[in-house]
Amino acid sequence: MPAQVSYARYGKDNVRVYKVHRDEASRTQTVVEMTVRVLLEGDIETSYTEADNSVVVATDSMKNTIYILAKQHPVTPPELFASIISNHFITTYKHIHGAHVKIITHRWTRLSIDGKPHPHSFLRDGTETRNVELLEREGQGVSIRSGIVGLTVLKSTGSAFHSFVRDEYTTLPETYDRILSTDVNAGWTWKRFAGLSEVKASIPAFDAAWEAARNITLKTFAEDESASVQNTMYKMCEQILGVAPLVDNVDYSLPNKHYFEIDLSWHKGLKNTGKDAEVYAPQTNPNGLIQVTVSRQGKPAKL
Ligand SMILES: O=c1[nH]c(=O)c2[nH]c(=O)[nH]c2[nH]1
Repeated sequence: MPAQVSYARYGKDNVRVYKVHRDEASRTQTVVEMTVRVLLEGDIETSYTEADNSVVVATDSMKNTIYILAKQHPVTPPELFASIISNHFITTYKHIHGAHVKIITHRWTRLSIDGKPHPHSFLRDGTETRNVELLEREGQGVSIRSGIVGLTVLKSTGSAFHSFVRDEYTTLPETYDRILSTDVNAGWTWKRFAGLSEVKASIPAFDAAWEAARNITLKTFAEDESASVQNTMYKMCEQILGVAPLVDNVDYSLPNKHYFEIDLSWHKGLKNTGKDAEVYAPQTNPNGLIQVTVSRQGKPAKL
């Protein structure tokens, strides 16, 4: 069979890394825990087609490299550390021309004890992570998408859904007051950086954008009189674009985690629907899934 490699990349996934910073002056420690993925591209076809391992940087060596770079460099903001990793592989191996780096940062929020921040104890306050996906290709710069994954929220009122297409397939009633719940998966894609030094020049922007995106997401979710998931998520995107000038586009992928009313009238006429609804049945599936990418006018996002 005539065949050729059309695209290849390989690397190490799920490299778990923990780093502590000990501030001797304040006797305060700060910790970071991450899960890292590195996939390399380049002149590596012969490893697939001819069993030529001379072009293979072992994935075990990639794991070691991540530990060593974490020791030698700052690991925050994660956009910077991802760029340090990709730059290392591209500049160290002349046959490696591209690197994909994904960093998932897990929450270790400082504990508050008797109202005071504790110097060395932390809390995993939820499954939310701060994620970075970076792609650097030689001569093409660095593209970075930063994001928030797994931030689970619910509002018990302040959400409606009505006036949608109603035809012979429709059973859903018009709703003027419903429960809205989702697991936020939000991302913001930065304008392309020329290389590591341009990423370094933007260091303060990364934490600022993450903080702004998180605050805007939570505030808009809470305060918007939601007409639909679609409209509420668009309002979030617009505001993030407004405060983060280095961001080209913002995307959200939001499951609509339904909570169904339960008709209990069959039991002694119990009233539990409409304005009397108090007990609901949370659903696991199916769920709605609403996605959008919003870019600055004149800058359509690439699909
Ligand atoms: O906010 C919503 N958007 C939809 O597209 C949709 N579809 C649906 O059944 N419920 C909802 N809710």
